[in-house]
Amino acid sequence: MADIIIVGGGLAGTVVASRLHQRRPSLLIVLIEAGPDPKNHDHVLNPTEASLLHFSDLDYKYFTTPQEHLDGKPKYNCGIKALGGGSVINTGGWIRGDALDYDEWAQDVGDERWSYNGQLPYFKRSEKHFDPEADPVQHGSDGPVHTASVRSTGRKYPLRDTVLKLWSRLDLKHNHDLNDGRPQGISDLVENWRNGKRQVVQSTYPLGGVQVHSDSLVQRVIIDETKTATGVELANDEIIELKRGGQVIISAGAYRTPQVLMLSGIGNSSHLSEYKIPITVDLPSVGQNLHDHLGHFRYWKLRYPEKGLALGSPEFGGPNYNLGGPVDFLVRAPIPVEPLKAAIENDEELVSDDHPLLKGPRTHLEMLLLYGALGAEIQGLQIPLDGASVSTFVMGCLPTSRGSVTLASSNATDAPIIDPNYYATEMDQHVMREGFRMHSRLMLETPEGKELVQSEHTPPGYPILGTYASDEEIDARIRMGATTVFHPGGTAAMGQVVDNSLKVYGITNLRVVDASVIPKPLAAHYQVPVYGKSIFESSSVSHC
Ligand SMILES: Cc1cc2nc3c(=O)[nH]c(=O)nc-3n(C[C@H](O)[C@H](O)[C@H](O)COP(=O)(O)OP(=O)(O)OC[C@H]3O[C@@H](n4cnc5c(N)ncnc54)[C@H](O)[C@@H]3O)c2cc1C
Repeated sequence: MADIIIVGGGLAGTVVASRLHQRRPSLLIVLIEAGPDPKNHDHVLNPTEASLLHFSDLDYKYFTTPQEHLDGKPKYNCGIKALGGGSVINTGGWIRGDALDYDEWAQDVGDERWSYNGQLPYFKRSEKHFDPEADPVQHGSDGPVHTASVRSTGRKYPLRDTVLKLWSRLDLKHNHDLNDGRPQGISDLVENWRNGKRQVVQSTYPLGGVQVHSDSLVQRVIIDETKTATGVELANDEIIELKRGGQVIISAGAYRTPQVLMLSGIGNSSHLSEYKIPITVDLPSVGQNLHDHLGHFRYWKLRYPEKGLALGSPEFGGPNYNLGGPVDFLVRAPIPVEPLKAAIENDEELVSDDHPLLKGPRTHLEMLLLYGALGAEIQGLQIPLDGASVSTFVMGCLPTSRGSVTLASSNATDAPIIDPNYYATEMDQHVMREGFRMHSRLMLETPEGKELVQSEHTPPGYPILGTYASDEEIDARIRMGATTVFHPGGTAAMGQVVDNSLKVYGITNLRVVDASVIPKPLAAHYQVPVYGKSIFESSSVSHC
């Protein structure tokens, strides 16, 4: 019998298991992961091979429902089925986000522990940050996850100075620290590559002393008549029981956590009845409120490809180039308030000037310029990786579109139905158009852009769009080419499905710890908040 059962050995589940064991070695902690231990998998350790993991045997290979606002097409969504979860494939962007977003979260749930300052000790505890220019008050120096900015790795890309000038045309300041809670401006990208290698979560939060069951899919949490979790049932009918007073923690990620909850009878009663699942708690918010970041790439043909400016050119190489991705800066920006307000008014009635998305100003856009043209086939483009092209990327940081995860069957072996409802609101469309227009201006109209690029590679049948392109023309490009940035969250949201201590409403001894509890989008990449929250939570569970 276990003291603690953790469902899902991904990023959150592994951190929680490892830390609980460190803090309370006498506890019998059982970590159950649907996929294998990927330690011998060919493409895991080298982050530059992450693309080879897509559609591999480690990928759940999710497809969304046809997306009404993205030309009616289903969109591919990766989910990793392996010990380590998303840490096995993610690109290592270490992007904490904007303090204002965490503060709004704390305000919404009335609990300062979820504010930026409330989470800061846990952010710091996760990291060992290498950057003499970063603010030491904001950073950890002895945590397990090694993080470093581009500059501090010593790599100097040939386009660094030009690209800095290019981004400066947006009147943004050059930040010395991307992760100090005030990320607006042009900052060196920070990554958690260590000596050019991936740090899968189980290498930084080791699982020695934890009983790990890999290749084991949980079908449901067993809940007794007093509405107390007493164990779990696996898809192969095996049962793992919990000691009296123990805890089940669900960390199955934003797509599968709501599935496990619903299969355990926790969810919208009429939806559960469709699949003849006995109702334990009628909690209609389970699986609702799905949010995700949507991003869009544009591809640019370089004017002087012979100069070795991009990936694929034999001349593109230099000291420490293997220590991170081919990019210098991450740019985070607000957008003008009045047009934003008008866009929000399209979606919501009565938008006051102190609407949370207008205040701050909030970080609405993330952008970068990548020294290479990767992933262009999604837009029907065939661009050789020959050093002759670069790409720009834009992401809407605080989308208001919300989707859902629902059951496709009563069987955990079947993927749930994922409907992110991308690009549904005028607000989301407006933000992405703003970013798109910024890139048109930078690349086609500034001296640096003109010097850098000869033209845009446009998807077949789509014209080059300058700064005067109409909303409709831009929307058409984005609807066709936009992709997930792999940050699903919100499907077991704090305040709706779990309380401020991550306990599932209506059930004793059952918690959720993973990206699904994030109530609203953050202008972050989600490994950082998930690390922070998991460390926070393992501290509080171990006191129980
Ligand atoms: C391609 C890609 C690139 C990314 N890039 C970045 C990046 O650069 N920076 C960044 O910050 N974030 C990035 N992310 C996001 C980040 O990795 C995730 O936010 C993070 O992994 C979420 O952690 P989690 O614990 O919520 O879920 P996961 O890490 O997905 O873990 C969930 C685990 O639960 C297991 N599981 C599910 N159902 C069951 C069940 N029924 N029984 C047993 N086990 C189950 C799964 O197999 C999985 O291992 C990326 C993600 C992807 C997919």
